[in-house]
Amino acid sequence: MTQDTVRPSGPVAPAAPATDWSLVLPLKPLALAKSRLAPYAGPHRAGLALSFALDTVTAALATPGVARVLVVTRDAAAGARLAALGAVVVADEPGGGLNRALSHGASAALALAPRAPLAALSADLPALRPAELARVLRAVPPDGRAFLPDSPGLGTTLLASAPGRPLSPAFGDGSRARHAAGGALELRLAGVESVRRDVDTGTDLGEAAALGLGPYTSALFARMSRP
Ligand SMILES: Nc1nc2c(ncn2[C@@H]2O[C@H](COP(=O)(O)OP(=O)(O)OP(=O)(O)O)[C@@H](O)[C@H]2O)c(=O)[nH]1
Ligand SMILES: C=C(OP(=O)(O)O)C(=O)O
Repeated sequence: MTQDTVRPSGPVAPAAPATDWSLVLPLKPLALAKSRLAPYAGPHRAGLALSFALDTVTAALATPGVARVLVVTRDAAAGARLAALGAVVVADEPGGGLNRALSHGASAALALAPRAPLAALSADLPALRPAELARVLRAVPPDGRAFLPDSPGLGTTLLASAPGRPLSPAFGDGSRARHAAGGALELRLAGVESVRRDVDTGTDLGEAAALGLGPYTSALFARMSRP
């Protein structure tokens, strides 16, 4: 073949999956976190909130394609535990609430890696499996915004944006509808239940346990179950 030869047009190779994801996880002070778990967990409520975050961050850091995990929190003790795992801990802006915290974390992620795709991820996914999170990230279109609904189907566990696109988080009650109305693509994937199973109640925790809990939550769950 010479330089002037017209090459036959073949199938276009799919774009290589991004390998430089920044993930941003929000965590409020453990003394306030997981209030809906209180009737089930009693004195273990704060410990469970920390275990969920430790398991989520451990799995996120082990996920192919993830380059960095940032946690936005003003809880110094929790932040130190998460930093020891390898997370970048970003101090929360006081009083701003969940979405302000996520936007603040997104700015910090962009400062570290301006061209990297970005996703906000719930910090309460104690059954999270790296292979499933990798599948979700690979399904995000390379040029837009996308989200994954939580298991109950009203909320969101992951909201992703391509480089150069604002994240525009709208988490909180009913966030699935808000993220869809805001133009993000809903990811409809089977077999990614560990990324969708956030834990707010004792029933949720039982469902996460059926999927397989990460080591931190598993150990605490076992201690709680002992008579
Ligand atoms: N950094 C930060 N994280 C927050 C803030 N508010 C909520 N979060 C986190 O965002 C996630 C969802 O928050 P919520 O559903 O309000 O709280 P929760 O602790 O999960 O559960 P409940 O107390 O039962 O509502 C959790 O990981 C929280 O820790 C905030 O103001 N700052
Ligand atoms: C914040 C959310 O969920 P939860 O309150 O269940 O943590 C959400 O789904 O946007």
